[in-house]
Amino acid sequence: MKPIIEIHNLDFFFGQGALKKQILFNIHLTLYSGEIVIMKGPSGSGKTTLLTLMGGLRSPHSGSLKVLTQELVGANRRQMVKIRRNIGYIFQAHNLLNSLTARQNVQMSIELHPHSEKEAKQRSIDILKAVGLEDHVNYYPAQLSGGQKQRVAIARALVSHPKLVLADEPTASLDSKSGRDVVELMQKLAREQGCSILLVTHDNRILDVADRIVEMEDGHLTEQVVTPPTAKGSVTNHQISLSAGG
Ligand SMILES: Nc1ncnc2c1ncn2[C@@H]1O[C@H](COP(=O)(O)OP(=O)(O)OP(=O)(O)O)[C@@H](O)[C@H]1O
Repeated sequence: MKPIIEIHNLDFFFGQGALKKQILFNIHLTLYSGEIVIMKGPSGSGKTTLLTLMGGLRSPHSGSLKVLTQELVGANRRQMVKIRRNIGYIFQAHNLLNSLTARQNVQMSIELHPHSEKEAKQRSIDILKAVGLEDHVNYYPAQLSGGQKQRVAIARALVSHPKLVLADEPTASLDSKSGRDVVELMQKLAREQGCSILLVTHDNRILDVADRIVEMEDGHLTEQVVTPPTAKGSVTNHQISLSAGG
């Protein structure tokens, strides 16, 4: 099983001098190809900070953080930009551009990759169909419900077939049925495309979509199981004990 992310001895600090504050402590985490891993943990524990480091949106300064075999500690701007092209991002606030239709929002993300305009348009329409929005391709975000906007955000994250999807609280603004639909859709598309997902959530109702669950507490990542997804038995036991506790 190929690791998509390998993190060893990662510390992270915000601020400088007297204001310097350690946020992440000695993080170790491996994410394998095709896995869906959920990271849970209290507010302010460091989940988003770790997610942005993994996504190449912030530079790590110590330890080792490899994404698709590229070491991000000490990586230059060009290397960070290159790694970001392999990652799909889904955030709590869908971050759609209000002046663009659903199709244009999705298409924007493939335009970073070399495609003809016609192909980019067709692929955007196809993925919007896959997320059940075939009748809303030309709608603007203001004309869509919260769940529909989050589906557009999923389509946008997955249209370029990224190897890794990082999702920060993708169900936070949704009711329980829409939240469930959204994660099941992410799971289905990820399985079809063979990509890995790391999903940060407080939502205990969606924990069962994960192959593994890791927990952040005060900047420490606990309950981590670095077993590849082939060893499903131990993973399931782990999930049950965590779900019962949470
Ligand atoms: N840009 C920043 N500068 C300084 N401190 C920050 C910055 N961003 C986050 N922090 C601090 O880092 C800690 C971890 O924040 P982070 O957003 O990673 O937590 P989280 O687990 O994602 O929380 P939540 O579940 O509420 O989103 C918090 O104490 C926060 O105040």
